[in-house]
Amino acid sequence: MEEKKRRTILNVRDLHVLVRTQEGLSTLVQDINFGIEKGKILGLVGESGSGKTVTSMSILKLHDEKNTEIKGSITLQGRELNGLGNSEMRRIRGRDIAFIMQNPMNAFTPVFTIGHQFIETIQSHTSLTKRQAKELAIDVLESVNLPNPDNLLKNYPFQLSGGMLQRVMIGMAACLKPSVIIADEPTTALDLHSQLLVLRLLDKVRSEYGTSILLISHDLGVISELADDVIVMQHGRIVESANVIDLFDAPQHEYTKKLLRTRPSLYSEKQPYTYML
Ligand SMILES: Nc1ncnc2c1ncn2[C@@H]1O[C@H](COP(=O)(O)OP(=O)(O)OP(=O)(O)O)[C@@H](O)[C@H]1O
Repeated sequence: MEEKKRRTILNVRDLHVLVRTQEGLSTLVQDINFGIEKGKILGLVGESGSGKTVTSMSILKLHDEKNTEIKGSITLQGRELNGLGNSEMRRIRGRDIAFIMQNPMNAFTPVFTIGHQFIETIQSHTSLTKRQAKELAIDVLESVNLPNPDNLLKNYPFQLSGGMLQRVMIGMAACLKPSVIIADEPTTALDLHSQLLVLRLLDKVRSEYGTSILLISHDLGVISELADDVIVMQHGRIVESANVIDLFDAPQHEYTKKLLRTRPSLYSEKQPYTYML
């Protein structure tokens, strides 16, 4: 138990998120408890509107501060994040907790080259010179199997496909060796071939760097392939939390059963999708 506690990198306890509306305070998520151990992937599933993004945004403290209240504890390697100021959170985002979003195009500024943005990200979190940062960027792009990294750095975001951009994004996230990556629907906007490449890459990052990953998806195929443990959300609460095999073999909650039933091929075969990673 102590050993497990020690290996838990990100720990969320009694998270409640409230938003101020014209009608008063409204609860978006409540009683959220989970931990992610080093090098593990925790899948977070649930229908649209169940509170997945609200949960991840709370960890990164990306909510509109004026109208949102975050209660509970969020610790990263034992350090409490809830209550930290903006400048400290800015340092943590990217360096300690990286974020990969659904639409990679939104993660890049259209008017700057990939190289400019990649190098700037590296330099803002390290003391590397521009030349060293460029070398690191090239190494990283090679490691995510993108061809001609030197040329690619000169491209603008619109010159790359969604799948390529997402791989650049993962490379950028991984090169600072964060302890946690939050990937919010990282494959949803991609074609099947790119989905496979992106999933393979996330798995590689976890195994090579020991990064812990919070993988948010509504796609149970993606979750079954990558996650070690899964939490299921409905209406802003966690309704089930289990090891991935147990969840697929013997779902306990009615909502989880319903989610699995909406994937008949998964459920009837009683075995997860195989993406042939
Ligand atoms: N700032 C806000 N003000 C009011 N309601 C909000 C705010 N942000 C989120 N919500 C509501 O909170 C609920 C949870 O939203 P959230 O985006 O976390 O769902 P989700 O599970 O990530 O869904 P999706 O898969 O569609 O992204 C939704 O009903 C959403 O409308």
